[in-house]
Amino acid sequence: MSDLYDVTIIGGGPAGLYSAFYSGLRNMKTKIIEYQPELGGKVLLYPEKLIWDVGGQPPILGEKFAKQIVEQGLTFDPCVCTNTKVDFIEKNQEDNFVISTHDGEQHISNSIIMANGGGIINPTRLDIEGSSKYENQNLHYTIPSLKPFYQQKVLISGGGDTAIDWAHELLGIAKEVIVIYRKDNFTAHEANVTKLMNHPDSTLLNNTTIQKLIGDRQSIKQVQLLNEQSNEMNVIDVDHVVVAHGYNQEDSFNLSTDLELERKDGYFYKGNSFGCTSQEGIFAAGDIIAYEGKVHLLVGAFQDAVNAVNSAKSYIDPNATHSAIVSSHNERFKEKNQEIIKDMLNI
Ligand SMILES: Cc1cc2nc3c(=O)[nH]c(=O)nc-3n(C[C@H](O)[C@H](O)[C@H](O)COP(=O)(O)OP(=O)(O)OC[C@H]3O[C@@H](n4cnc5c(N)ncnc54)[C@H](O)[C@@H]3O)c2cc1C
Repeated sequence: MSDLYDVTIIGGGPAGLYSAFYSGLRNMKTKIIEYQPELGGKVLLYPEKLIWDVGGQPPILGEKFAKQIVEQGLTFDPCVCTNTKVDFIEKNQEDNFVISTHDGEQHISNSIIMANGGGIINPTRLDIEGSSKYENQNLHYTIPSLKPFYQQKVLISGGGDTAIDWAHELLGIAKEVIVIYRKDNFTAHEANVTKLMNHPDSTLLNNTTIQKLIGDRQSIKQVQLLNEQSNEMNVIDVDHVVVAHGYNQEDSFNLSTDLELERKDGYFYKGNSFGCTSQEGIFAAGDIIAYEGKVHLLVGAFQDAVNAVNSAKSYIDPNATHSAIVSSHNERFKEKNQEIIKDMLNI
């Protein structure tokens, strides 16, 4: 029989990790279940991106930020199950949640926080014959390191923020960056598109798609492009191809028929800013939840996490306070506090 947890958090991304930190602050026995082998969530998809928009945090690389949120999330030693996919949720006779995972295990919990973000998320692959053999060579769906791109000619396919952000990241490192997009207009932030258009080392081509990858066994050497308006074909030399065609979201898990989670706009779960969903005992934080004014960004995930944990705490202990707790004097902080104070006093 599995141990009973106060709260089980599905997903070890920013929302799940901050929920784990906060539920530790609130003395809740906590478990995190994460499908991927590593904690960090979507931030692991952009290790080389500089993140500028987290309050009070100087610009920081995704990779470092992921490390920091993991460290913070583990402050209160939650039980962590990685490589574990939640498949099914039901209730048992004791009115506890039973969470079944793909490996046949069952996890019992008083409450659940869904922090499963975009669900099981994978980059949309190029639908071109033979493209898979170039993965891990010079066809990329994320940019794990900038080094291979130094002084190289890079073709980026995609017109959204990710494609344009990557183009900016690579300019100054790569020799040349060409961005193609199948539609009339790039959908990324206007100012970033304009900046890219005016850069001498970049070219932006709209109405353009990849038709064929031409190369040997090791790598792509050339790409055949099609201008879908003029029907003109064009073959260009490339050193690397980066594809930013968005992500496939695979629905995370199913529920037994007596549990009901209402959806909003198809994918997201309908909730409120207190992290409550339509199902009592199941709370939600981060990208997975939708309510009026919801911000699908890191800062939004952190605020949601605090509210979801407070709501879960009140659910399992109706006498507990629902307000946010600000404490710098938790036992777990003692050692770090002393280290910082010693450093400050130079002793
Ligand atoms: C390319 C890119 C760049 C971005 N840049 C910025 C930026 O600069 N600033 C900013 O504020 N935001 C940025 N964002 C958005 C930010 O990353 C998200 O808002 C944030 O990651 C949401 O956190 P989350 O924990 O809700 O979800 P996620 O980060 O998606 O984490 C959810 C986790 O749940 C796991 N999971 C899902 N289903 C299951 C299951 N059934 N069982 C077990 N585990 C499961 C997933 O594997 C995943 O690890 C960016 C996003 C992308 C894609």
